[in-house]
Amino acid sequence: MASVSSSLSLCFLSPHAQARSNKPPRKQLSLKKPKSISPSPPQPLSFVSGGQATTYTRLPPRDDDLLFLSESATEIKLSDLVIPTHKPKKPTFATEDKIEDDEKGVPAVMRCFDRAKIYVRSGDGGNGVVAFRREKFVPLGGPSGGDGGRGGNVYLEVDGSMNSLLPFRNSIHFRAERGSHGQGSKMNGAKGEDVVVKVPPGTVVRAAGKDGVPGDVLLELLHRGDRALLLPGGRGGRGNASFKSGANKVPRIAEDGEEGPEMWLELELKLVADIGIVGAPNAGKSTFLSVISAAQPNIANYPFTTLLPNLGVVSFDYDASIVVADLPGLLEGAHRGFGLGHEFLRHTERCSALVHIVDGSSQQPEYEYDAVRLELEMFSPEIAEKPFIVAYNKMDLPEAYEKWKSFQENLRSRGIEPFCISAINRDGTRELITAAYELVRQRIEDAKDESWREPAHFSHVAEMVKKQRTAPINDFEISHDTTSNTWHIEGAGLQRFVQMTNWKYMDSDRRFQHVLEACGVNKSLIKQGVKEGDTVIIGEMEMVWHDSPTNSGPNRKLSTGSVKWADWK
Ligand SMILES: Nc1nc2c(ncn2[C@@H]2O[C@H](COP(=O)(O)OP(=O)(O)OP(=O)(O)O)[C@@H](O)[C@H]2O)c(=O)[nH]1
Ligand SMILES: [Mg+2]
Repeated sequence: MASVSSSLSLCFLSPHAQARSNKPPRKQLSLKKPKSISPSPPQPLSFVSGGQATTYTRLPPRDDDLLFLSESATEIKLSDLVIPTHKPKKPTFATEDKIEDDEKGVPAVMRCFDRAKIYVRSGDGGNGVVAFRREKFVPLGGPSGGDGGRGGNVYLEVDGSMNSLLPFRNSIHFRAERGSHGQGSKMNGAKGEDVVVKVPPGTVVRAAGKDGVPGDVLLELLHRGDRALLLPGGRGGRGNASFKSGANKVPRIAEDGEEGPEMWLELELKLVADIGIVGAPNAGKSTFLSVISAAQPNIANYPFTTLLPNLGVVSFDYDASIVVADLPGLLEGAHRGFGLGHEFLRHTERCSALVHIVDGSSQQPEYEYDAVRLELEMFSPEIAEKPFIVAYNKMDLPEAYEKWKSFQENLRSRGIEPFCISAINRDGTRELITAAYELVRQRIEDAKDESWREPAHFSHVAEMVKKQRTAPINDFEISHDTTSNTWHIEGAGLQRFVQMTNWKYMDSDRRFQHVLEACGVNKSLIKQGVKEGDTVIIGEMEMVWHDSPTNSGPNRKLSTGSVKWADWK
């Protein structure tokens, strides 16, 4: 028997490790800034070091993070790193009952940081009631049963104070309240309370996927204040006062409230940053962020100090400010799941420009540069095509200083003009961030010239639900299972009608038969050869077809005298 589903449940088809004590040498070399490498700073810009900052909730470095570091080694070499392998990732969700094997080693806080799976359900409508006016001196008071209240809606709203999806670790079910039932004296039920699910800016909302295939993107909530009506609550059932007509002045019928739709959603956070800082582990990315903004990321002399992205706001004068994201370090083979940085690269998808920090003290800075570029390209050609600036860091260290010239020449031969900085001494950092800001500004100006884009349309999911609800009752399909002599009638309008029918009232059965007759179900069944005793299933209802020998032809009808609920498959 084919499975029978509720008419209103939504289905969208559709280390090289330097010892910690190995501090940078005291001997400080003055940083030479060749004219050619300092970009000519854009005219009126002045950089105000340390703007406001938002720093992500993040894990402190743990000793386990160092387990894979070779203690005897003194230099980071990308290829030498022994990093726990994460198999090519499938989008997995911490809220899933079963956590994938390859995710087991990843602390929960990281699994939940930028992905979550939640369940939302709007409120059912309240039931209508059958009641009659009983008053002294009013002998025939008439029907007075009120309608049920509408169920609460589900909204998604951007909360600017949130910066991760971590709150969804604890609560994943969001149900709006059901509408109150109607009462006598024509009192309608109250509307159910709405539920507002708060998400951080930059959240992409998808319908939950199946078998590892991500679902359709429903919404992109990018900015503070963005609010979307996702699931409208169910309609309240009508009370008998609403059924009064000239033909039936004493209706003994009321409807049940309409069920609120439900669905599982997958949330994905993509940081809304203007600039992304990328580079190999330990290159000095977090140090750079800490000197250009007020962000206070953890900085330490071992790879993968940064486990989750950090955000900093860099302020320039005349009200200009940009958001800079410091990402976990990238390793050679990251696209195959080595290290952590790859997990977070998608956060650069929305950046206007990248700052690529190269550790000048590494054995082969050019090789490190190439390896990280390659990883970016492997991850996404779109990200690799973003404008970027290369910054050669740790110029205060003699070994970095020595290799600078050859690095500069190597990159120049490819048409790239690298910067040299000492993040720790704040040398060259101002020029670097100013140049990065110029790239962002340029990008914004280019975007202005691009054709106008339609503003985000936030109510299309709710409209889809409404459309499904208003499906005409005579739009149905009949299928026949010959082995069990069962007829399945599928049609959103008809199924909704069945769901809202309250069988305990006397007139419900009559109205039901009348509707089946009027919308052509009986006629179509007879045409297709329905026989005495056959089972007919509409929505959750299972009925038996009776041919009355005395009433042949169109008078033959479905018996609801033996109503029983269909089994859920
Ligand atoms: N001598 C010197 N050391 C630096 C400089 N910048 C960063 N460091 C040091 O390099 C080490 C790594 O710095 P981080 O800023 O944590 O590097 P990161 O790129 O964020 O590292 P991960 O987050 O692990 O990928 C720290 O010990 C810093 O003090 C610099 O300009 N000169
Ligand atoms: Mg870091």
